[in-house]
Amino acid sequence: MNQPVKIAPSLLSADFSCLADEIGKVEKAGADMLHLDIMDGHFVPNLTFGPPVISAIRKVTKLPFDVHLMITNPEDLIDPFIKAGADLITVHVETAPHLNRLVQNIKEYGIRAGVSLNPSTPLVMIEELLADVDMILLMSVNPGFGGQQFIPGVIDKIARLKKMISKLNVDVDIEVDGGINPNTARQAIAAGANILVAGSAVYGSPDAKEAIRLLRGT
Ligand SMILES: O=C(CO)[C@H](O)[C@H](O)COP(=O)(O)O
Ligand SMILES: [Fe+2]
Repeated sequence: MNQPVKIAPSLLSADFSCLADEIGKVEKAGADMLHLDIMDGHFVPNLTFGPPVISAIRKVTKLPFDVHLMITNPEDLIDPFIKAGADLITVHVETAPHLNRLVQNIKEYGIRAGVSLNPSTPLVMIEELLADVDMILLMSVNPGFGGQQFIPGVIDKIARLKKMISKLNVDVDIEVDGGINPNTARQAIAAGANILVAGSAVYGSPDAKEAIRLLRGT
């Protein structure tokens, strides 16, 4: 049987002047986790926030924190992000030459570890890691900004990743991030994704609960 689809609203599209309210809104609306986009102005051409903000919002919600690190040298900052309250940390394959060590290091803290691929990065880059990671995050936009258009070729990439995971018979989540709306969500789920990140589709809607329901396709 297929696993239920989880929805992870991205705080990137929230109103930063009232984060506690914005988080409460999606928690009440049935979000499964909160996606936190960490950008450093080097790996991606944008800057967001870091561990102090995560520590502060950790106090206002019980939602698991899904931390998406879009930063160079992620190995230098694992410890502060975990101390701030991350429940899952995802690093980009493009930023980490010693990915196996980094994934082990994250898991030694007792939290889950994910690895992300940019749209143009081939799946072969994570083939040797599938038995060791908890989640693969496929970017369906070029990372750096919310509100971009879903790249259609990623649907086939999701299906190919799903096949690789089934063949190995391992328990690995497939998260898709970028340009998710009810239409792209339906295609991503059909291809094998089980976690969907949605920034604009949830925070841009006047009814977060209805937006999440539409993304789940229920
Ligand atoms: O990682 C990201 C961008 O790099 C964001 O999570 C993503 O873009 C979500 O925003 P939207 O749903 O509006 O596309
Ligand atoms: Fe993200």
